[in-house]
Amino acid sequence: MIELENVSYSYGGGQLLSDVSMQLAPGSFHFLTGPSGSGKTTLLKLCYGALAPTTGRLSVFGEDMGRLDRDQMAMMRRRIGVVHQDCRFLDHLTLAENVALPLLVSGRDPKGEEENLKELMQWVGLGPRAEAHPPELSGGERQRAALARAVILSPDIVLADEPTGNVDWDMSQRLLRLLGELNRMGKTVLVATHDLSLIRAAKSQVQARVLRISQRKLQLAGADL
Ligand SMILES: Nc1ncnc2c1ncn2[C@@H]1O[C@H](COP(=O)(O)OP(=O)(O)OP(=O)(O)O)[C@@H](O)[C@H]1O
Repeated sequence: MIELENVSYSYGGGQLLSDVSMQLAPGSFHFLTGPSGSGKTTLLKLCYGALAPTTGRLSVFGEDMGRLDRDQMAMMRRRIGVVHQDCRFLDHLTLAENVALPLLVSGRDPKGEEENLKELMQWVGLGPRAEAHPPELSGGERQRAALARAVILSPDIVLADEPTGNVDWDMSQRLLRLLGELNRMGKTVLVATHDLSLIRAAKSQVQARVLRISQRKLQLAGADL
């Protein structure tokens, strides 16, 4: 579903990722871990086409990303739901309107999807908060809304960047359960986190593999986490 072959990524400050190869099979669940600044967000950005590799090949849904034109890239991105680290809400819109935004952006009429939106808000436990505005939300509510927005278009892949940042343990477990449910629905899930205790706790909930970035390389982590 996502395949990286010998991908490297450099910017003005130097090389961040070197010769990274990985394959995420359809329906798999992976954690991506590594120290702060090791390149987790960058790797996710490569996976959804927000950044291009400096060298190497990256394909998603069997398509070489480097060969997609703008329209094809836009189509491909709709099949990938992203939970951004900083959530990125529009404060003047309600929570429900924020969650529905990808519908508008992709040219669908949110009015025709009201039932879908309502169900999704309930699924993340935010039904009663639909009319609230982002500044009124707690950290956990923001993260759950960000997850709802990431899956409103029913993507095949969900990429989540530190989805449990700024929340307490119980809320991080709740978010993990939601991600596990998405995976059981057949979605391919990749979660970037520096929180090893979260990964350890996930073992009882999801069958996940753990990828670790260390010194610009990506490795499959062993059971010694
Ligand atoms: N295009 C770029 N221009 C400048 N700096 C960049 C660029 N891409 C990445 N970096 C830098 O590379 C480093 C790695 O960033 P990245 O956000 O991918 O790491 P991370 O592992 O997700 O970190 P964290 O766990 O703190 O979120 C950062 O110091 C970032 O500022």
